[in-house]
Amino acid sequence: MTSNIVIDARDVTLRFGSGTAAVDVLRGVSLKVEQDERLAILGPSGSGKSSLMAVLSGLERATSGKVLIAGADFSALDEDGLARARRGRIGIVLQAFHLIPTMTAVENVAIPLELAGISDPETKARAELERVGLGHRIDHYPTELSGGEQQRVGLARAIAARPALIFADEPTGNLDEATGNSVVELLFDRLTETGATLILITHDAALAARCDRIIEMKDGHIIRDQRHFAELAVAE
Ligand SMILES: Nc1ncnc2c1ncn2[C@@H]1O[C@H](COP(=O)(O)OP(=O)(O)OP(=O)(O)O)[C@@H](O)[C@H]1O
Repeated sequence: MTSNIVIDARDVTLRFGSGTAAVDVLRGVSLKVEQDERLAILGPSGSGKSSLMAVLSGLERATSGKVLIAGADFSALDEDGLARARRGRIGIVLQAFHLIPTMTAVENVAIPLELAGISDPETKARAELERVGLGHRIDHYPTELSGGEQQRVGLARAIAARPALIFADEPTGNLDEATGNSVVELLFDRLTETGATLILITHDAALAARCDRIIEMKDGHIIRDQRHFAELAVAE
């Protein structure tokens, strides 16, 4: 019954600094997400969206609370343990792409495969780049690619190791509308094919509306949790 829950966060807090300089960024967040779900996180700037993503993706350790991610207890791991637990479980797509500039597209995509100990990383990276329509740009460096192409590499890199979870923080924020839409189409296609769960941070309500579920954050809390299917069921 609980096996299809890929995120189970219970009463999570995140505090930066201490004493009078302490900032409480997450103030008791609980969230369950099922495999295959596409969840959008909305909320004003500074409400804690990126911080929640950082805790759920193992980039930050929660100050308190429980964080169970795809079968691993992230709240019980130290930094090295978190780094290991992320590999192969979690893919991350960021607004500013964050490709390694001295590596070609295929090398950028192969890195997480190598780190996850997956065999034949370069062949798999090439295949992944072909799936995102970049078969002809495999040996190009990031500076030789357009923003949309760089984000496709970012997407290929995030999904190549077949992680259970993809986190995307404003993945279209640096792209024009048409390019952003094509990247989103690709992202959703790849999710459908691989069965990965999506956690998407966005300010774009239209993009959020394409997800199954939208949570809204304010001041370090989840203040709304809406499922589209539940609404549709009521309408029927
Ligand atoms: N390392 C840090 N030290 C202290 N405060 C931090 C740190 N990182 C984030 N914060 C604070 O935590 C709060 C939440 O930040 P967070 O980036 O999670 O918000 P956000 O909702 O993602 O905002 P945005 O939409 O602007 O990206 C902000 O007030 C921010 O200043």
